This record gives sequence, C-alpha cells and structure tokens, in this order.
Amino acid sequence: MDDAATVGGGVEDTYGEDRATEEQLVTPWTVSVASGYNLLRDPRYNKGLAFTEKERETHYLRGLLPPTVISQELQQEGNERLFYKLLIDNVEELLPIVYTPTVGEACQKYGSIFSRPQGLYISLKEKGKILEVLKNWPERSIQVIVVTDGERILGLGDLGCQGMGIPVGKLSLYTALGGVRPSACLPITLDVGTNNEELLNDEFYIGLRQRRAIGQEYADFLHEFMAAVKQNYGEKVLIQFEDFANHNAFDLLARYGTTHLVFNDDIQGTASVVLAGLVAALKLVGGTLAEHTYLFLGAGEAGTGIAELIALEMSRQTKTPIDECRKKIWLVDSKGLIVSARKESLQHFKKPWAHEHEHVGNLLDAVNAIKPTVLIGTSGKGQTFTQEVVEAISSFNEMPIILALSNPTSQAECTAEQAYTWSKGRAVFATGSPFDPVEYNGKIYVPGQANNAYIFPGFGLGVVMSGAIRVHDDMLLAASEALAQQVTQENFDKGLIYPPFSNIRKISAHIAANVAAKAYELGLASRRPRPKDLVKYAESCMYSPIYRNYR
Ligand SMILES: NC(=O)C1=CN([C@@H]2O[C@H](COP(=O)(O)OP(=O)(O)OC[C@H]3O[C@@H](n4cnc5c(N)ncnc54)[C@H](OP(=O)(O)O)[C@@H]3O)[C@@H](O)[C@H]2O)C=CC1
Ligand SMILES: CC(=O)C(=O)O
Ligand SMILES: [Mg+2]
Repeated sequence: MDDAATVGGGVEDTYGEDRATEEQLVTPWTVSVASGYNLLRDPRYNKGLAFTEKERETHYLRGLLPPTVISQELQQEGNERLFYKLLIDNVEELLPIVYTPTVGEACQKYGSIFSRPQGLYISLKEKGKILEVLKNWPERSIQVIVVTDGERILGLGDLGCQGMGIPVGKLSLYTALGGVRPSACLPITLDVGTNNEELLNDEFYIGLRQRRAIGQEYADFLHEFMAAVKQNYGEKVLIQFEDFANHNAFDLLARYGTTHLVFNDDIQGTASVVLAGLVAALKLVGGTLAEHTYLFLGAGEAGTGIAELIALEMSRQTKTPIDECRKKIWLVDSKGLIVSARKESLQHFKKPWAHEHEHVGNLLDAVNAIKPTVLIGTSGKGQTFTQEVVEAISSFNEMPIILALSNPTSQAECTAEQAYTWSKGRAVFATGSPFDPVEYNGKIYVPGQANNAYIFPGFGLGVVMSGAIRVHDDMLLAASEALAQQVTQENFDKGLIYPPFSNIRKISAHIAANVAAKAYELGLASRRPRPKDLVKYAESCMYSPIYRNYR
C-alpha cells in the first residue's frame, strides 16, 4: 500500500492525519465556503462580472459588483479560469508572453515583481523539514511537479531562486496546452544558493544570499526532497526536472529514474520535439534519418539529449547498433569539435560522441570538415550561426536543415531573417523562441518553433492518465511520433516542420494517447482497465476553463 493509501473505512488519509499517533504533528487544514468579498479575491473561484444574478444573491455579492452581467468571452479582469480561457483561445499570440521569451525576463526581474506565492520555495533553511514544507501547500492531490534549482535558466545562466518563473510558466502550459488541471500542478524552486554575484549583491534578490551548495550537501538536500515528494504524493506524481545545470541534470535523472516518475524536459522533452521536427523535415528534404549527417553547436543537456534520441531512432529504423548510428552525429562544445583525443577530459555525457577526427577548433571549420546536412544550435549563445556558417552549410546542401534552439530570443544562434537571407531562402528553419515570418525575394517564410512546449504537456497528460509509474525512452519516441504525424501538407507547403500551436490541445491529446499506449504496452501503466479509445479518453481528461455554476 502506498503512503496516501486508505485507512479503516476506505477514507483517503492523504496527509496521514487520521493515522497519526498522539506524538506525531498534523496540519490543521480547514475547508470553508467562500462568499462575499473573499470570493471576489480568490482567483480560483472569482468570476467577476460573469457572476449571474442568482449567484450574486446567494453568495452575498450584491453591491460589491457593478450591476452589469457579462459573458466570459467579454471579460477583461483577472481570475484563473479567465486566464486559461484567454490563453487557450489565443495560444499563438500569448505563448511568447506566458513562456519564452518573456518568462526569461520575468525571472531576471522576479525579485521586483514578486507579489504572491505561485509555487513552493524550498531552501537550504528547510533542510530536515522538507516534508513539512510540502504540507504547507494548500492542494493535496498533485499530479505534476516542475522543479528547478535555478542554475541554468534558459540561456540566461544562474538566476537562483528567481528561476521560479520557469516552473510557474511550464505548469501553466501543462494546463493550457495539455489540460492538466491547475490545482494538480505544483511549481517548486529549490534554493540551494546562487553563484550569480549580481543577484547576491541585489537588495531585491529574494533567495538565499550564499553560494551554491555542491557535492554531498547538494545530493543530500535533493535526496530529502525526492523522498518527501514520494512520501507526500505517492509514486504516481510526475516530477519534471527543469533548467538544472548539466553537472546535476544527468545525474539526477539517472539516480531517480529507477525509483521515481521523473522526466527531464531539457534532455528528454527537447529530444522528443526535435526528433519529431527532423522526421517531418525529411518529407521536405528527402532521405532517411540515417542518411543525414548532424552537427550540433552545444553538447550539454539539449544537445546530447537530442543526439541520443536521434541515434536511438536511427538504430531502431536500420537495425544497426546504436554505437554505429552515433557516428553520424557530431557535436561542438566551447573547446571545439568533440573528438576521440579529448575523450579522457570529457564530461561523461559527451564521451559517446568522441569520434575519430583531428582537432577542429570552431564551428565554421567543423561545418566545413563534417559537411552536415543538419545543423542544430543548443549552445545558449546568441549569434553563433554566423553568415559564414550558414553560407557554408548552404553551399553543399540544396535544403539545409537549421535549428536555432537556444532561448530566449536574445540567445538564438541566428534570427529567422538571417537564416533565410544567408541561405537564399533554402533553409528548413526552426527556432526555440518564436520569430515572425520573413519576406525574402517576394516570398513569405514561416519559421516553426522547435520548443519542448509541444511535447511536455501532452507527454505529462499521457503519463498521468495512464497512471504510469516510470518514464521509458520508448515513451519519448511515442510522443515524438505522434507530434510528427500532426504536421499536415498545408504546414509542409509553408515550409513548416511543426503544426501550429493553435491546434495544440488536439496535438496534446494525440501525444498523450500515444504515450499512454506505449506505457500500457511496456507494462508501466497502472490505471486499469485500459481505456479503449485513448485519444477520446485524453480529451475527456482535459481541464476546461469554462466557468462552473455555483449553488
Ligand atoms: N528549444 C527548446 O525546446 C530548448 C532549448 N534549450 C536551450 O538550449 C540552450 C542550452 O541548454 P542546455 O543544453 O541545457 O545547456 P548546457 O549548459 O547543458 O549546454 C550548453 C552547451 O553549449 C556549449 N557552449 C556554450 N557556449 C558555447 C560557444 N560559444 N561555442 C560552442 N559551444 C558553446 C557548452 O560547452 P561546454 O560544455 O564546453 O561548456 C555546452 O556544451 C539554452 O539556451 C536553452 O534555453 C534547452 C532546452 C529546450
Ligand atoms: C525550452 C526550455 O526548456 C529551455 O529553453 O530551457
Ligand atoms: Mg528548460
């Protein structure tokens, strides 16, 4: 039986209050019905001018609102359902505000804009008491946690405690794009200090003013957190690691992948979305995955994560050992091309990519030496796909595939305009942050957005709705396949390798269904019986922001 299991009469004892002995501490939660002024101040239940006459009468709202009653569609105020309705109905327009690039700026300024808690802050001060801190969060039935320690926020570096904007933003997409209800989502920032001097000296900084904990201290803190989450929410809560630095991210995933339901969005979600884009791109440029040659700028979480999933899919398709497939993929890091002579000094996640080749010191030389058909930027450094680089890859490819994945916009390896102009309109191009369409030689080019936001909401829904207990690589491939299948001829005709975000709820339902199907096939799904039509089931599970009627 798990920790949130039933007691005596089958009543759920989520926080163990009924089972607690007299010596054990319990949290005195109360539940009350909101009415009057308090109801209007509660973002979860407030409907503002959309309260009906009857609701105004029964909930003591007379006089607190002007007399007019208007529909949700016309409302201009702020509450949770209205927020999600607006976001879902205008997703393409609002994504850049809720998500990259604006979320990056919000993190940079989080100290000055902090007003109310949107998630849990768990700092080193809480060591030994993390379970108690989790119990302070008012929601008990949590299905998805996005957690960061703020060390690699987008391509903006260490933003410490102010990284909270990322879990908050990601989880709002879980709801808007994937239909996971907001009350089941919990954003968490683990504050283990920051090495960002500017923040340490900023009077408005909201985090601990100390340098980052490392080594055993860090590992113990994370271990307490992971154990507390499992104890409090059970085995089936999905823990999404987000924007950790790579020296911790790979280890955390390996360490907890066998004991918890964990997913690293930067390594795994990004890999799944990029593989989908590449599979779709092949319809435009021709060839199979194995017939292409890949060069990455950036060999961290995103770069090596994508490389590994491409190699895995290639290996499945060609029935060739994965080691052989890896040889089609090359990566450049801050020291140049990753080659076998560097193997000893490489971080472990780079070692599989250290192929036989002479030293190459920079990207341009690597492009000319490797002659890739696909160039992928995951360096977090802006303007690194220079004119020479784009011209070089365009000189030996009719249609080079160029993905500038680094976020936010300021860190993109090149802009859409640069990619189309320098490739003379021949590049199949997508970016991590959104770029407007570009007119080149009288033709309009629409860059797609290669961002893990296509994958994680649907992936998470699939995991949650099937009651999966572990994440398996095949579930990432399933998500990727479902996304690639959603690209229509109309999208291809515009040069797009991703479907528009305006259809994202439908796309997410397909991704969720494919992921759930794989979880059942692998014996990892605990929800029985398996729903027959998983797409319909996914749609039926999705949160809708339409106002509910109050008694
Ligand atoms: N579009 C999307 O969905 C996603 C985009 N990203 C973006 O990708 C970027 C990287 O993220 P992530 O992989 O997690 O970061 P990491 O820190 O793990 O990796 C960065 C890599 O880039 C290399 N690098 C840095 N500067 C240069 C340079 N000037 N020349 C060559 N290589 C360089 C680093 O080299 P070294 O190892 O030598 O230090 C490292 O290998 C971020 O901007 C992030 O926003 C991430 C996830 C998803
Ligand atoms: C998109 C994302 O996860 C990142 O840039 O880190
Ligand atoms: Mg990220």
